[in-house]
Amino acid sequence: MQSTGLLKPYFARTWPIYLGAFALHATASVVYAYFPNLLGFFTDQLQAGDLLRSDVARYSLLLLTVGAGHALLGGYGQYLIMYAGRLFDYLTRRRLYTHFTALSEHYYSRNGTGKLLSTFMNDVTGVRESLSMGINQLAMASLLVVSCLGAMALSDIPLYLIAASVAPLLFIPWIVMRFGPVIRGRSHQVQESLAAMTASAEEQFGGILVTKTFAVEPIMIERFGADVDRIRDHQLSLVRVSSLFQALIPFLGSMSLIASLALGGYLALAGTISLGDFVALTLYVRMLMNPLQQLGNVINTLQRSRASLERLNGLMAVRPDIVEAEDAVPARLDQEAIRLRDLTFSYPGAPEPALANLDLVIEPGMTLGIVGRTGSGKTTLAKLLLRAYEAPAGSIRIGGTDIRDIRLDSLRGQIGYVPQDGFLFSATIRDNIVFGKRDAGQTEVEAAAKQARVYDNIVAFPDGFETKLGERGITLSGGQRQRASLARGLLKQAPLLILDDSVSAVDAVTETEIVAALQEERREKTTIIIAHRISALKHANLIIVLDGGRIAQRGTHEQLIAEPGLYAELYAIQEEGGQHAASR
Ligand SMILES: Nc1ncnc2c1ncn2[C@@H]1O[C@H](COP(=O)(O)OP(=O)(O)OP(=O)(O)O)[C@@H](O)[C@H]1O
Repeated sequence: MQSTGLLKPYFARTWPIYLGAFALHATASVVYAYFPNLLGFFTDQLQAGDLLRSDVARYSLLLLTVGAGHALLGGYGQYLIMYAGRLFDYLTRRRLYTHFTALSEHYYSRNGTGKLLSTFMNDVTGVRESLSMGINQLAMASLLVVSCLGAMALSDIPLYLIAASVAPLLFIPWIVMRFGPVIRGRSHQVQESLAAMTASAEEQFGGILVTKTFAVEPIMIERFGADVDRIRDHQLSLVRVSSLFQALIPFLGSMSLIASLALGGYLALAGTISLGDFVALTLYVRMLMNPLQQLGNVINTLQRSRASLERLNGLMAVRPDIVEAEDAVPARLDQEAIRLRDLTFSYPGAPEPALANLDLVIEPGMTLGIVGRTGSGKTTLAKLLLRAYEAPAGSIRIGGTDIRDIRLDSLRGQIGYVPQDGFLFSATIRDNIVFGKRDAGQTEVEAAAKQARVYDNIVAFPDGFETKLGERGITLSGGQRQRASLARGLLKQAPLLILDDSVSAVDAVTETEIVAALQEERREKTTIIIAHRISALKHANLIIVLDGGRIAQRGTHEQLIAEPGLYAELYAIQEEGGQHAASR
């Protein structure tokens, strides 16, 4: 897997910022590396006894200049890189979100949203830390190391003394190479277990009501505890190896200091090097230790975020299942018939087809009723018409055009789909209703709410249409939620409206009112009503009965009740239930 997918466009945009920051860091390091030399000169002059008061002031001023120069230049360089890092957050989350919206329903039902959420939050932050703090430290540390080595080489300190003092530090690259892959593997495990916990937490919070009503909290707590334990185990194994790694680096630094003290001290005593050179040498070795330790940290951070980057790139590499054809054309659902020809469809990996050999023509302007046992394929048909799943080529045509050759925005823009479980966002009721038609005025919104028979409920709230709904609209009852979602579908005034069991949670009287309003409102427009209750669709021009994914019966209500079959059976049961209820 290539790890440059997200980084390439990012660096293409931010390289001037990084270049500027490196230049600042380089200058800051060169300035800073002069510091031990200054102290060396100072020591030599002091030892020679020709240090004047004015020299002390001059050295102090020079040191102040070095310190302030380093702080200002390095500080600004740091700011620039941090700024560029934040840009990564912003750009990547935007790109990821756009990419997520292109992924199909199938992808979400297979992967769950917790894992995506974890990538969205943790992995982006992980990579950003490398790109800001990581690169910052890498730049400062490596430039300081180079500057120090350069300044040492240019000083009067003999090269063999420099070599002996710096030699232990040369083991650092070896240690990094040895520990790097282990750290990376373990941090990958940590990330994976964090993602699994997020997914599990999301599901458990989502289902908290079910958990409570079944009083199975202890089982759920135990399950969640197992997820958390797994994170702890993986984190501990990561901490063990990275602690050892981080301890080894300063240890090598100390070895360098010992070498410079021992050999440098001996040479100073022997008069081979001056006291100033000795002071400068020990200061240089000490000065090298911090950036070298930082380098170790940075490499750790980079290793960790490489795993995150790979996950992000992996996600960006997922191709949407449903893609628009290059020469896709718009559709006219108000004028063109929808033709299903021998439509057979199986969900990926499913052993049995959900729909088999469907032949049907949905003329523009007609009302089609679909009835059938649960699991008979009703929703599947709606999803194929929305192209949430891909029907086999040639099996669904709109006008003369295969649905695969129609522009997605044109197709979905002309369909109003109202699912049984109408999802409402944490926004105002008004915002939820105008979701598919942002420019709708208050009169239109109110009309849609009246048609969906939810108007009275809405105006009864103190804030009316401006009532803010809690997470997933929990302040509304199931029936109110369903009708608010129906109002959203009706407001769109789409050429094709699909009601997928959308009035199942309302009482019989309200259902009758809604059906009457629908007949009036959608007189010229195509409407597909999927329902379990025959009363919701008996007015349709054509009704099909699905059984095991096949059309078992078709006709008008009158035709279907006259022939033996599932429809007449359902009708008899529902009528009997209705009469029974009425007689009580
Ligand atoms: N995403 C999916 N992946 C795999 N199989 C699925 C998926 N969605 C539905 N199915 C299966 O396809 C079949 C038809 O399901 P569908 O939801 O279309 O039935 P339905 O008639 O709408 O049922 P209901 O009346 O209960 O809503 C069922 O056997 C179901 O298990």
